[in-house]
Amino acid sequence: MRGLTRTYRTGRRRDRHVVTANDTIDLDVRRGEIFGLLGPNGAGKSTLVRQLTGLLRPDSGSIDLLGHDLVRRPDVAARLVAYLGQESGALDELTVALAIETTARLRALDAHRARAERDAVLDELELGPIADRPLKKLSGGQRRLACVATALVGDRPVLVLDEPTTGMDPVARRAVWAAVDRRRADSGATVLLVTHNVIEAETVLDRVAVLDEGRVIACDTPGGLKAMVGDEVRLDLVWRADPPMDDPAVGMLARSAVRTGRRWSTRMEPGMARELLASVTSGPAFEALDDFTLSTPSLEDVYLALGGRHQGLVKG
Ligand SMILES: Nc1ncnc2c1ncn2[C@@H]1O[C@H](COP(=O)(O)OP(=O)(O)OP(=O)(O)O)[C@@H](O)[C@H]1O
Repeated sequence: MRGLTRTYRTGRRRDRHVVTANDTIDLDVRRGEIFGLLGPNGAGKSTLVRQLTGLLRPDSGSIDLLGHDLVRRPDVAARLVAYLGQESGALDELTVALAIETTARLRALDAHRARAERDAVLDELELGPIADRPLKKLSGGQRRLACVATALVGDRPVLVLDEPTTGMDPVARRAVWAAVDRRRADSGATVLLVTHNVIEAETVLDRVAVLDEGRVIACDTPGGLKAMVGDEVRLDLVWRADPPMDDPAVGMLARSAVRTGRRWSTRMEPGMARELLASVTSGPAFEALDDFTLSTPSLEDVYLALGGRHQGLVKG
C-alpha cells in the first residue's frame, strides 16, 4: 500500500471534526509472511485492515493485492482474503459446525469439500465438543475460536486477522497460532495480523509495523525492532506490600518506574539493573517483594522507546 489515507467525519455542524485514522501509510507485506500490526487503541489498525479487505474505501492512496488494484476493484478482496473482524455478528445464530460449513460454501467449495474442511478445522482447533452449539450461546473465547475456524476454511491466499486470540485461554491460543503457521507452511498463505499481545507477536510474526496516531512509526522484524532499544534490559518488580521508600534502591526505582497495579517496570542498562536488583533482593525490601524479573526488551518497550503516547500496547 502506498500513501494510504483515511479520515472519518464525526459530529454535526459546529461540532463536526475530522479524525485522520490512517495518514499516508506506505507498507509492503511480502507473500507468505506473517506480518503484524501493533499499536495502541485508536492507532488506526482496524481502519487499515478494513481497507485491505475492500470493506472501506481509502480517501487517497493505492493498495496492490496480489497484482490487483484494490481501490478500483474492492470486490476482488472477497475472493482472495479471509477476514476475521472484531465481531462475529452475522454468524451468531448458527452452530459452530454450520457457521464453518456455510463459510466454506460461500467461498465456493462444493458440498463434499465444505464438509471435509469443516471436520478438519473442527479437529484442528479442538472444537468438536462444541460443534453443535450456536455461537451466541458460547463463551467469548469459544466464540472467537469458532470465528477463527470460519476464517481458516476455503484456503484463501491472504488471511487478515484482527485480534484473533482475544479472550482465549492459552491452549486455544496455541492451537490458533499453530493453525496459522500451518496455512503459511502448507499453502504459502500471507497473514496480516492485528494484535495487542506483544508476547505472542514476538513468537509468531516475521515482521511487524508499529502504528501510532495513524502513522507507521517503525517496521522491521521483532528482533530488528528490539535492537533499536539498544542493550537496555527491563526490570519488573511486583510488590505484595508497600515497598520501603527509604531504601535507596527502592527510592531510585520509584522515580523511574512505570507502575501498573502492584508492578513496577523500568528499562535501564544491564549493569545498573543487576546492581539495583541485588540491592532490593538482599535488603529489607525483599520482604515486601512478591516477584521480580530481569528480561531483554519486549516489543512493548520498543513502542515506548519510539515515543508512543500511551503507557503500553496491551489493552486494559
Ligand atoms: N466509524 C468511525 N467513525 C468515526 N471515527 C472512527 C470510526 N472508526 C474508527 N474511528 C476513529 O479512527 C481512529 C482509528 O480507529 P481504529 O479502530 O482504526 O483503531 P485501532 O488501532 O484498530 O484501535 P483498537 O486497538 O482499539 O481496535 C480512532 O481515533 C477512532 O476513534
